[in-house]
Amino acid sequence: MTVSHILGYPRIGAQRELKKATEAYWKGDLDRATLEQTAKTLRADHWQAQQDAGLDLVSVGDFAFYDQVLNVSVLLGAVPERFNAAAEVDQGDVALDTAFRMARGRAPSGEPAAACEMTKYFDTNYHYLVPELHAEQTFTLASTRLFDEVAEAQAAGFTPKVALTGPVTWLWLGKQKGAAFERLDLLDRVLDVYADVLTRLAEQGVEWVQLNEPALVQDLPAEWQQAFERAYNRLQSASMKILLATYFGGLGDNLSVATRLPVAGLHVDAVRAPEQLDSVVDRIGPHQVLSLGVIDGRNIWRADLAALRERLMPLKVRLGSRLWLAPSCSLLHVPVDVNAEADLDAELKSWLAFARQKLDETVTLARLLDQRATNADEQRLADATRALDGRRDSARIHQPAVATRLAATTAVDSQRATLYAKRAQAQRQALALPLYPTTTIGSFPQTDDIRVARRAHKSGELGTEQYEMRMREEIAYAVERQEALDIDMLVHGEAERNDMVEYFGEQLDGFAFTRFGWVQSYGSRCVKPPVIFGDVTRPAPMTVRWSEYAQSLTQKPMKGMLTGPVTILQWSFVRDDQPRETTCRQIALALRDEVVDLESAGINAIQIDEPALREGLPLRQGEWQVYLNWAVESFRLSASGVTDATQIHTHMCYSEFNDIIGSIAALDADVITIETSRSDMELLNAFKDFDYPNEIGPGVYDIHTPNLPDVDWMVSLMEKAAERIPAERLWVNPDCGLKTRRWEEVEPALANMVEAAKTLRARQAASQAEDTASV
Ligand SMILES: CN1c2c(nc(N)[nH]c2=O)NC[C@@H]1CNc1ccc(C(=O)N[C@@H](CCC(=O)N[C@@H](CCC(=O)N[C@@H](CCC(=O)O)C(=O)O)C(=O)O)C(=O)O)cc1
Ligand SMILES: N[C@@H](CCS)C(=O)O
Ligand SMILES: [Zn+2]
Repeated sequence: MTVSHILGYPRIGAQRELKKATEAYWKGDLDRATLEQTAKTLRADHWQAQQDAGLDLVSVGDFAFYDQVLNVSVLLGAVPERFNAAAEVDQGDVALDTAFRMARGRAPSGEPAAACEMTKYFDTNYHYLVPELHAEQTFTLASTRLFDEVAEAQAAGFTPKVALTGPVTWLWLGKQKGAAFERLDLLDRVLDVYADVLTRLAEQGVEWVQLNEPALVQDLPAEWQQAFERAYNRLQSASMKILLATYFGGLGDNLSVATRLPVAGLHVDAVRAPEQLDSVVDRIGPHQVLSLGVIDGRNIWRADLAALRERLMPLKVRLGSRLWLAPSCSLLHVPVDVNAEADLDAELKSWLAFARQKLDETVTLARLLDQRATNADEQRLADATRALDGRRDSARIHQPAVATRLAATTAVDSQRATLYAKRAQAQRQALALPLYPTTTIGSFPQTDDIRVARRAHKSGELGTEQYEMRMREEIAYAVERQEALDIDMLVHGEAERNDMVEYFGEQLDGFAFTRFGWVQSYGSRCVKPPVIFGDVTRPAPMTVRWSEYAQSLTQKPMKGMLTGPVTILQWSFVRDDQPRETTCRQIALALRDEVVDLESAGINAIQIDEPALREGLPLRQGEWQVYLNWAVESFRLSASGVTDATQIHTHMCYSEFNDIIGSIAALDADVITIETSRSDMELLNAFKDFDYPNEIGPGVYDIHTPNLPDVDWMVSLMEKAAERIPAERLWVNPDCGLKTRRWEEVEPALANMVEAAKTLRARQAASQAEDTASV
């Protein structure tokens, strides 16, 4: 029999129950027992859904109040000292509030402390909390939560397979702190605790533990490859079967490492890397299970069950009951249930499968391979084939004019008419900005009031005209505040946007959007990625009326605000019937029209955000350049339709930029605002070494903390920046948008920022006066 299972299920809840309960708990509106009860109910519902669908095992250990990597840090007792939790660690019972303080710096109980760093999980839009590692670190089994959840599942009659980030990937994702050392030196200490965990799970009667090791799909130094052997030799035991799970790509040069490990089973991604199947099957040990990730865990398209059955049948014949089937990765990265989408048109809906539907697809496929398909399975197979045929032939997907326009674009279209140095002169004249001009990244606080108005508008309670008036009031308020703060280049504040990608998705043809298609982005925060199903066009201007109105309220330059083509692509569910680069260029052309319209409406500076440019990089370095070429070209295509005097800005944040600095320069944006404050301007070394030619606004304060940034500190940061980049090419701005902050925090922070810029100007004027006097 073919075992069917999943690597993990979305934990946030079909109605975002976990988000709502957790946020209420943080606010003090819900007690801990009720929060725990909500979580317990969700876990039970999710296990029930897996069992009802017919899966052979249910996934335990995929639940987290905040993040699954943080869960392992807590399990291992890797709680940084500043959280004052040594006693909790020693007692083997780290409190939930301690984990929340690690994640967010504060919790209903305990002293606030600087939160742990958060960063993107591989190439996803999910963020994990970075384990902090230091040379003297010790580890101990410091939480019983995992074991409690196993007991909970067993008591409810489920057969659990436990899922956990594996030891090598946990270290791989960690960051060394303090004195220099190699984090791999900690491996043996980490393994001692993993061994205890496995022993304890075996005592509970757990048969299978899935250790997630996606690090194996990346380029690994030799010592990290060897670490896998060391780790899994140490962890092998007679009483516990380990399923080593790899996903998000192929094993590539780690193939022999992975297939030599003494584990009972291996899971590989057959969606991202179908080409690896035959070589994996050839190398897998004669008694090992091979779990094939055949249902796409990263996208929402319905699976082609007939084609999969045909492809998998020979493997079934070879592997027999050693073949397992699963989605490619955890279903954390897709929304919960397409059936909740009552407003989505029936044809489009029939093309989609969310987490709930992917359970059914996995089970049906397993039963088809076993020749034990039920009538319902046969029906599902027929429905899938019909839907896919319909999708392939659908007139709504292809718009010939889009292909024609794309084919007619040439290299000239992705180039500004003149070089930066010449454009800069025209822009200086048009914009008349002071030295060290101040600006912000785009969004101002998304207050409850704004969201309530939007909700009322969506439900029909508030008419479009009234809603637009409300948004205009917000824009006017943001402009007035910025004027009072004496900021030099203003923004309209993005009040009208639910999200920087969803907002554009709602207005572009070729995109569909959902009502409940939430996916966890970090902690309790979710995003609702639009679905790109067809050729992309812009039926009407999307932002022009807001920017035009905002500009009418001030003499200062108003910056237009768009999300760039790569970020829209990266944060959407993208059609799988044409190359991603083609879809990206289509989006770029739609945005190009918007950029040109903004210019015609009198907007002299336009920011095209690309925070996801780095995240889109393939996980293997060998594939980077091809991606960067089309990503950069798409950005330039969107930006290059304007005259010299129009200043193009871009913005990037919370990514590792050093290794793509050449591509950032190739964007040829006149100004880039970039997150740097947490790295103490070190990032600018890369810009200096590269001789970055255009203007830069290195973020001078971290918008994720409510703490007030100090004027002197910002001045000193900018002085460090000026050692690397000439002052006349520097801007002063925060790290990122201010939508998650409150006005009470934003105003004093920006007042200090403006004061810092004025101090810098005064110092520059004084030093110039001194130079003149000494000549
Ligand atoms: C910059 N970031 C972004 C990423 N990805 C994106 N797609 N967008 C981003 O901005 N990736 C990297 C980072 C991640 N950062 C964040 C930061 C903040 C959030 C966030 O606050 N998410 C909100 C949801 C935002 C939103 O869409 N709000 C809606 C209201 C939604 C709502 O609650 N609706 C009602 C129902 C309405 C109805 O249809 O009837 C409800 O459910 O009750 C809005 O403003 O209109 C969050 O709350 O999680 C995300 C990522
Ligand atoms: N313009 C956006 C960029 C976020 S990365 C904002 O300010 O929120
Ligand atoms: Zn940002």
